[in-house]
Amino acid sequence: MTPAARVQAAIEILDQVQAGTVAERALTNWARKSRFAGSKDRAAIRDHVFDALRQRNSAGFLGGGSDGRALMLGVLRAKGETLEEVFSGAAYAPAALQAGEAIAPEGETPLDLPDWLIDPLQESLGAAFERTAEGMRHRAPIVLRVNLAKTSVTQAQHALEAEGILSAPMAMVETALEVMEGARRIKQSTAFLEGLVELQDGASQAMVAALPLRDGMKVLDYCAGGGGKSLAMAGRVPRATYFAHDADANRMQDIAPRSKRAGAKICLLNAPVEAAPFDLVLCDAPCSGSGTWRRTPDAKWRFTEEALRDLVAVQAEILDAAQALVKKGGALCYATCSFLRAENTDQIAAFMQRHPEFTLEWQRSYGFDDGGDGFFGAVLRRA
Ligand SMILES: C[S@@+](CC[C@H](N)C(=O)[O-])C[C@H]1O[C@@H](n2cnc3c(N)ncnc32)[C@H](O)[C@@H]1O
Repeated sequence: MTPAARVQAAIEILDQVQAGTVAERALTNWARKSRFAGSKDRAAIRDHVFDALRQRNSAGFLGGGSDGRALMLGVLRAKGETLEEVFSGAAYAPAALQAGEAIAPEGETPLDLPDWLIDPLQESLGAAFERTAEGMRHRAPIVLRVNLAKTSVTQAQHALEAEGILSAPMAMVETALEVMEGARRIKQSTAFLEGLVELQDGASQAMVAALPLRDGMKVLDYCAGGGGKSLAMAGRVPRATYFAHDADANRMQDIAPRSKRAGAKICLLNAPVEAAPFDLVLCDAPCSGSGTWRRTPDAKWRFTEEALRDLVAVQAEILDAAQALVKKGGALCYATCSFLRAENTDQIAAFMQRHPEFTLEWQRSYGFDDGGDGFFGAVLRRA
């Protein structure tokens, strides 16, 4: 496909997203009916679509509208591209530029955030608000976690390099490698298939590295999902016993194949109370995901105040249920991939009011300045 044809494909996909289709689904639908497109075309189209969604407000402003065409015009205008070359009207290219489209609009470019979220994010992020809002407009790094239970960071880097995947250690945590080249080969690589590395953002890894984990502990991952945190814990401290639970057991389907690759043992539990008490219970709670909106930018625009209120209530319920599983002297850990105070420090403060038998050991927010996604972690100790 020509560069202009890729832009035209992105325009069509963005029209679907603007009509309410989730971005991943719209991309899959397009790929199914466009067998002529190769993997490089699909990757380039995906990048266009995600760039436009990350920058939906500013791109719409710069492109003079809110449909796919206006968004792509705005994205390319912001990049300083020669619009006439793309919007040429040639075969498979977008229709030729109209007179009104050729002139850049004047005025202040809006922030790429839903209006209602600006105040809560400003209050939550303080001085880091502007940098974070800007960061959300750009792609996130692709990060691997080295499984120290199987290999060293240097060996993992060599194994990846032998398969054309170049990486660099990240300062935020010793296990994190940022992928600089060859990201599309990761899932087929021997290093990945043999469990030397997993895909996981650096902030999640840093939070796990700070948990009070020790050999011999009995550990419960209470909101385990696909097991990312259980696997990270087992990679760090293999000689503990790991249990995983999720309200939706289907979400734990990947844990068996992933733990097999990693050489970890994780026991799935439907009713964690039957194996309680635990030395450490981690609640990696369902959240807004605002710290990861660089990766799922359409979620940023779908998120509502009502959804935030509902999530905060669910998180409190999860903490209340999980605390009962922590043994005397044990640790309750809480994490979100959110920047929002309501889901993080406010949630912990409210929990401590309800449960004075817990003391706060630490709580910490991770931001883009640290090198990874937005994330929050807290550790509370039962008296
Ligand atoms: C942020 S995700 C977990 C991601 C996972 N820890 C990982 O690292 O891959 C939150 C998970 O909490 C689960 N969940 C939601 N409500 C829950 C509840 N009341 N009890 C336990 N798990 C719950 C969801 O099904 C979802 O899988």
